[in-house]
Formats: sequence, structure tokens, C-alpha cells
Amino acid sequence: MTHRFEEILLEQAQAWLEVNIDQAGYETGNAAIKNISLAVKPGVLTGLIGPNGAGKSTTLKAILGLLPFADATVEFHGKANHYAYIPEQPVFYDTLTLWEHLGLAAAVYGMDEPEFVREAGALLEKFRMTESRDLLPGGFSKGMRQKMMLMIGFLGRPDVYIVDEPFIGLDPRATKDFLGLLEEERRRGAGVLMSTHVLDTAERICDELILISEGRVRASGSLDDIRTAANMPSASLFDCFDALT
Ligand SMILES: Nc1ncnc2c1ncn2[C@@H]1O[C@H](COP(=O)(O)OP(=O)(O)OP(=O)(O)O)[C@@H](O)[C@H]1O
Repeated sequence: MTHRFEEILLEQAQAWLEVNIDQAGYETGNAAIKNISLAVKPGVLTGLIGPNGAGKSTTLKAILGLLPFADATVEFHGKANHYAYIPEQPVFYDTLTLWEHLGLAAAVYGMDEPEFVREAGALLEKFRMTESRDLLPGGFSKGMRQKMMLMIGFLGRPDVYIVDEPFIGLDPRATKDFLGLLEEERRRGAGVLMSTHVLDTAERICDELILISEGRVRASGSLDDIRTAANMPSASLFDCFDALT
């Protein structure tokens, strides 16, 4: 009962993020993506899918204002632009330990010391990284670095998560831990925009999908909407992807 009531409230809530990209790219006049509109709504996980070079990362960069050229409107409606971006390639300081990275992020998020210690400690446990807390990430494996980026993102408990291909490098257990935490955050009301190539997972967890190819949206909506666009009423997302791209 409570859950249904929460769901109704979430459905009525305004989107956390609304994006309209007319065109954007890496040099003026040469658009890598065109006519991409999307909204990130409370509790909703939107999957951005498409082949290599389709424009998924470019779309996320356009939203974050990281491109040299973007003819776009990006509106955040939450608490003072409170979002987390979790990039595909981990970015870190060679001279700071995992714990110090988390501390730096906590300072940026404005967390006090007891809250930081509690939340960061819980995340280390969740991602099974407690033993590595005082180590430098330069010596971490790809998956451990990816986990560090995820922990930094989750620490601030933002309204919006923008996640670029989180699954590559994570082992099945870490993937399960990540998806569990993402689900908790969605129940809290956070919205998620996530690019991925892992289509069987996308099919299972995404509420909405945006399929991009050659910088343009080919289909969007629920899995059924994607199936309709592909004219394949009971196909898997993988088969629809294949047909539409
Ligand atoms: N830094 C860059 N400078 C110039 N062009 C770029 C740059 N990064 C990407 N592009 C171009 O923009 C287009 C879209 O690339 P993008 O990285 O957004 O694809 P993607 O869908 O994220 O692909 P992948 O699945 O391989 O990560 C491609 O044609 C690519 O060559």
C-alpha cells in the first residue's frame, strides 16, 4: 500500500532533469549528435543505448556542459543542480588514497565529518572495498577503480545519476551490489540516466529506453515502444537493437 502511494507520488513529480539538444559536438558546425530530447524523472531509470560511436557519451557530455559546442537547453529542477556523473573512464589523483578521494567528494558535497564517516564506511562495506580504503587507486584493478567512481557518486545521494557504461569491469557480484544500491536510490526518488551496451541487463532494469544511432534517436519509450518501432512485437531488446541500427 505504502509502496503504491509512493509510486503515485513519484509519477506526479516533475522531472529532475529536462534536456533538449538541437545539435552538439566537438567542433563548431560539425554536429556529432542532433535532435535528442530526454527527461530524467524521479524513481525512473532511463537507458541510453546504441552501437559504438552512436553518440551516447557525447549526449552525456552535452548535458554536463563538457562539449566545445552545444546548441542545447539543460534544466535541472532539483536541489541546486545536485547530480552525480559517473564517467566510463575512472578519473583520480595518484597521490590520494581511496578514503581521501571519498573525503574530498564529501567536502564538495558539504557533508559533515560524522555523516561522511558513516556513509563512506557503509559504501566501502557494500562494495567490499574496506580493506583497500587506505591504498592508492593507481594500484587498483579496473573494476576496483570503477567501484571507487561509483562510491564517489553514491556518497552525495543526488537527485540525478548520470552514469556512462558502468558494467564493463565490474564482476557479477559488484554488478549486483551496484544494481541493488541503484534500486535503493530510485526508491528514494532519484532518477537515473545510464548509457550501456549490456542489453540484457538494460532490458531487465530500465523503465525507459532511448536508442541512438549515428547521433540521432531511432526509437524511445518502453521496451514495447521499442518493439513497435522495430516492428517485432515480442523480440528481445538485443534483436530490436539489431533491427533498428
Ligand atoms: N573527443 C572527441 N573528439 C572528436 N570526436 C569525438 C570525440 N569523442 C567522440 N567523438 C566522435 O563523436 C561520435 C560519437 O561518439 P561517442 O563517444 O559519443 O559514442 P558512444 O555512443 O559513446 O560510443 P561507445 O559505445 O563506443 O562508447 C563518434 O563519431 C566519435 O568519433
